[in-house]
Amino acid sequence: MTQKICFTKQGQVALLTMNNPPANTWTVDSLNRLATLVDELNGDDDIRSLVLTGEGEKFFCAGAELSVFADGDKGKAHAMAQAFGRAFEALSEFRGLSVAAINGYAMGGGLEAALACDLRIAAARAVMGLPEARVGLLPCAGGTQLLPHLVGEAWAKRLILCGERLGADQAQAIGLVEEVVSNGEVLTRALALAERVEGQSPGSVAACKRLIQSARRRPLNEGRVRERDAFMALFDTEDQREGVNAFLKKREPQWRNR
Ligand SMILES: C/C=C/C(=O)SCCNC(=O)CCNC(=O)[C@H](O)C(C)(C)COP(=O)(O)OP(=O)(O)OC[C@H]1O[C@@H](n2cnc3c(N)ncnc32)[C@H](O)[C@@H]1OP(=O)(O)O
Repeated sequence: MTQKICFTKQGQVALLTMNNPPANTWTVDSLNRLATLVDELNGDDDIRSLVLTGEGEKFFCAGAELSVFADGDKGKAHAMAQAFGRAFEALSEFRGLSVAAINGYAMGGGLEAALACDLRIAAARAVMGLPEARVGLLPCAGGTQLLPHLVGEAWAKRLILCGERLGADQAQAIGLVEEVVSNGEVLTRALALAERVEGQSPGSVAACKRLIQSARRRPLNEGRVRERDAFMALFDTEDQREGVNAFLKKREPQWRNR
């Protein structure tokens, strides 16, 4: 059976490709596979970052497979909501850098997958939206919680309450994506960005990511204490000495992730 999420290694980058034609929609199976893959990547020291993209040219991902909800079965809806939660929380908490290469439509749970990544690069043809209310649903995979942090409450409400769709340039203008590139370049650009993390200490990257993400939910004074504690914890690692001494000796650091 073809996997709905394909996985390949490109050096130290894991390339995850949503592949469920025609619209790369999410199912419980594909969400569970994503969660499992991310867990495995966390344990693989060769992997420093991941890139998430969609197969084909038209769709990054059009969200949940809507046929699952057609009969109003609450059991199936619950299974899907739980699978979204597990998969996208795992993706948010991936210890390295994650980059969404938005190659086409990113709608509903497709855009929420991109929101669970650290960075978002869009192809010029990409279109983004959270149209769940249009089909009597709501974004249950982080959309109402994460989007306002990125673009502010008013833009989040335009997307979610009004069902507004954004093209790539407008998405960049409001901070939903950091960069727009020509259609054929999006994966190359995302992979190049993902590779940049390889020059950084793995432990520093993981700790900084946790600190940045926890700043959303913690008071500033508490966050500052945690930041200093995390700084001191680096002095229990070999990579801290490696990084500083490599700089002083004018050579490239050899990270050991310990
Ligand atoms: C917690 C998360 C919840 C959710 O994610 S709920 C789902 C939210 N997503 C949506 O509501 C998006 C639904 N899709 C669309 O609105 C449209 O698609 C687009 C605007 C993205 C593209 O429109 P166009 O260019 O006209 O393409 P097309 O003919 O609608 O789509 C091609 C094929 O893909 C199927 N498809 C698209 N999205 C979904 C989906 N989310 N679930 C199931 N099938 C989908 C269509 O039906 C069609 O199929 P066929 O070629 O057999 O007619």
